[in-house]
Amino acid sequence: MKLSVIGCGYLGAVHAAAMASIGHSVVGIDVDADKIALLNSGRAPFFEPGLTELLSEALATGNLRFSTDFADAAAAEVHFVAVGTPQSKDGLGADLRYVNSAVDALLPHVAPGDVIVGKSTVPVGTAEGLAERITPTGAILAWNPEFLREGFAVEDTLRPDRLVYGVGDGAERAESVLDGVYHVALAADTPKIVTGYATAELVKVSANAFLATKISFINAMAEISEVTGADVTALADAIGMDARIGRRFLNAGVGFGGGCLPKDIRAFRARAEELGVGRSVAFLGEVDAINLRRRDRVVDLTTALLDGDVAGRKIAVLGIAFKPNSDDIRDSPALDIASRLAALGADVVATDPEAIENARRMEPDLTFGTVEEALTDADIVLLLTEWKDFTGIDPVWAASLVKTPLIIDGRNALPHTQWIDALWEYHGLGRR
Ligand SMILES: NC(=O)c1ccc[n+]([C@@H]2O[C@H](COP(=O)([O-])OP(=O)(O)OC[C@H]3O[C@@H](n4cnc5c(N)ncnc54)[C@H](O)[C@@H]3O)[C@@H](O)[C@H]2O)c1
Ligand SMILES: O=c1ccn([C@@H]2O[C@H](COP(=O)(O)OP(=O)(O)O[C@H]3O[C@H](CO)[C@@H](O)[C@H](O)[C@H]3O)[C@@H](O)[C@H]2O)c(=O)[nH]1
Repeated sequence: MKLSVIGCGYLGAVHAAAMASIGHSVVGIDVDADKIALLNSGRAPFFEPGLTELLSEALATGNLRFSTDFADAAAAEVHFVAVGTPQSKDGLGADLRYVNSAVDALLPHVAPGDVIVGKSTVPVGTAEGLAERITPTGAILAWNPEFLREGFAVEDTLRPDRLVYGVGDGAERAESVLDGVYHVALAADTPKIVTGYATAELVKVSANAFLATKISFINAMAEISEVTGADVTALADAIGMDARIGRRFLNAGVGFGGGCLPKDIRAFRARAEELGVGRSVAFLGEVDAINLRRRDRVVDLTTALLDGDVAGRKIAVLGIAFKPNSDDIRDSPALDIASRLAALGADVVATDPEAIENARRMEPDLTFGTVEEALTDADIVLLLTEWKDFTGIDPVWAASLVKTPLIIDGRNALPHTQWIDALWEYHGLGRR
């Protein structure tokens, strides 16, 4: 099938390459000419395991190309909209200007019977409004939310847990076209839910709200553990053994960040307020607050461990990305903590296997270096993103570099007994 993918960021670039790899003819379109040039040369504009290989293979088959010209979408019969929906500058709600401008630019190039597929995460009700604009062209709108995780984006796109199709007018055609797009996943018995626009939009934001709530729940237990001497990791293991609860997403630490969970729970709250049902998801305000308190906790603990003043003290920050296997620094707890400590006068040296370039653009005043540069003469070490490169550090070697063997494990991810045996003063979060 012939597809266009509008917006070639984290979601769109992976989607375009993955769809081309299963035999579709795909053009990826973005307004960012630099990004398009990189993608056309087979280089990913961000770090995502497996993406470079997938891109080069797909480009070599001739099934994939990238363009800044919306007219190139005219040859396609299915058009995915995968542009960003960031938090508005002036409130909690989603900024839909990119979705609206992408649809405006696309519409002159669609033909009757084409299917426009929304993939971006949007407030409930967005699709209904877009459908009114699309219907006069004879094209059909479907909403097909995406659940991929950064770091596993290729795998998640090729082998999703489930497919959700939100359909309205032209439902039969939309479903059969999407079945054709996802023929490989469907042949592998991937479950499919066909529903209306509102449900499809809500499935996406409620899934992220649930995940965020699970993380904040365990971080609330970490707060309680900290004052009672309990160990939140043992607690998570124990409650996670109940199959109804499950152990995944119960890792306490500096909390969630990234380009999705934080902005999606805020946008959900804002939309619910608009709909007059703000109370139904008011708890997400607490989920957000618990999450942000974890960052305060690390700043406060660091200050306390450095005798009440971080000014002039060297702090090694291990990890800048919002999670391992990604160079994404959007709303990263690690970068936020590093910047706040630097603003308090600390001599912060931060390191990350992939995110330094992005972080330097956002925080030009922060100092970045190698692991060795960060650790050398440090008064305290903060592990804030649990990359294997960091969790595998030899504590004896690290102790030989620092000024004081004092560490906060902000992800409860280190083999702490090894660090304690190597004579480190170890502090987990909510962990003894
Ligand atoms: N990143 C993820 O893991 C992920 C997963 C699932 C869903 N989502 C959702 O997917 C959407 C995109 O997220 P992302 O992380 O890829 O964002 P991103 O910021 O990485 O990418 C957005 C892209 O859209 C492009 N763009 C903006 N306006 C455009 C226009 N008018 N025409 C064409 N291109 C335009 C930008 O240049 C950019 O390359 C968001 O709604 C997000 O919530 C993201
Ligand atoms: O037990 C846990 C699990 C995760 N996190 C943090 O939570 C954040 C989000 O992690 P994750 O969900 O793995 O990353 P994303 O790539 O942002 O993926 C989420 O957001 C995407 C965009 O909407 C969705 O598609 C995915 O299904 C959803 O998991 C990161 O900062 C993690 O460090 C924790 O603190 N504790």
